[in-house]
Amino acid sequence: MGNYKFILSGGGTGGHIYPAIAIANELKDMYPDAEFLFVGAKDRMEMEKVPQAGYKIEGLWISGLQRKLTFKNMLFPIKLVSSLLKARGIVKKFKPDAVIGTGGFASGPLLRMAAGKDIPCVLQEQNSYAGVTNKLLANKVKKICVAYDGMDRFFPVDKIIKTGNPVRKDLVEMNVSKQEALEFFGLNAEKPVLLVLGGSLGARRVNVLIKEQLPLFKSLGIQVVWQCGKLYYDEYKNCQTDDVLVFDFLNKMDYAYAAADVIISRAGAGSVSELSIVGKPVIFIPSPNVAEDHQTKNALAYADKNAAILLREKELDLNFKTVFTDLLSSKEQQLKLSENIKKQAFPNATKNIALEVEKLLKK
Ligand SMILES: CC(=O)N[C@H]1[C@@H](OP(=O)(O)OP(=O)(O)OC[C@H]2O[C@@H](n3ccc(=O)[nH]c3=O)[C@H](O)[C@@H]2O)O[C@H](CO)[C@@H](O)[C@@H]1O
Repeated sequence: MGNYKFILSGGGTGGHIYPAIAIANELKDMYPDAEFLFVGAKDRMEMEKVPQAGYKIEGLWISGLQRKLTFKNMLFPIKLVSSLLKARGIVKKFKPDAVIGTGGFASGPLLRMAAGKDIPCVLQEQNSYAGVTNKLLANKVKKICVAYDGMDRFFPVDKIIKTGNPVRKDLVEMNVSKQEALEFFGLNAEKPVLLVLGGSLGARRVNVLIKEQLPLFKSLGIQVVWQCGKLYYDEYKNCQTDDVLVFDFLNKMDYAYAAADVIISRAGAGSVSELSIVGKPVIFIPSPNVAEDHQTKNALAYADKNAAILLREKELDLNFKTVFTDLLSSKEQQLKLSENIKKQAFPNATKNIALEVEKLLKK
């Protein structure tokens, strides 16, 4: 058995980056001598998050195609050609044994070039609605690991394997106790903790809601751990008190999940998969601004099974207060939601994806 080399490519948002890191960690456990290289987009989140996770990354000069005719868009063909050339160089030099693409525009040129060189490629699609890059790559790759049923609408049926979404090992294993988590955040064990998650970039409407509801949370005697997002941090950092902790980004999600009694979250695919493993009562407020409204579909699938509460942005003004207060006062509802959301978990997703990659290795 040689020392395998793997390229992982994906990014733009945490939703594409963390699955790639989870798969790399799993492959590393299986092949401790393997070499890894990540390929992302210059200036995007992955350029910071991947090195923090201990992996090397190269950035391509690429961005998504916008619908409007802008200067950025006019650069797109040049960026694409430049990225394809750089991707070809990377593949030629690194000589990967397999390439894994987790979605986002940077993975397009890289997987296109790798597949062209007959290197086995695997895609991982997190959402119930396939991303444009993955759709374009589907015919070039060997396998496509998905988390939802009905993905044959987008991909060749013989390539699809339902594995669930990768979740970072620290979150699957969850070695942090509630007590440790409360101490980590300096929170009071006597008062309930609400965790607010706006997805990897933060969510404007969720932040507006939380600020509005701070008096309610105070009257209910609850503490809030509020991830508002890097873009919004300056606007909300002044809301910080002993009971309201405001973060741009939470680097220790295991502590955040362990501290929480109830959770309000966007319904990005990664968040949904993690929350299923965490198994706590969740109110999803899906982003209505993503392709095909896929976050609402993710959340609806759970709400239909009484595995979470779904509140659409447009009903927040009318219903949030009642729904939240009822949930907080009903241990029974909290327990039911926790039990039901756990049934949606795929704790072995990462392992099963890594095993699919393994089957394609030639040496
Ligand atoms: C606005 C947007 O385009 N959202 C998309 C993006 O979501 P987004 O990038 O928000 O990703 P997900 O909800 O899938 O996952 C968020 C990830 O970021 C991590 N995290 C989040 C906040 C934080 O403070 N710390 C932290 O570590 C979470 O633990 C999780 O692993 O990709 C998802 C997966 O393709 C899609 O379903 C979403 O619709």
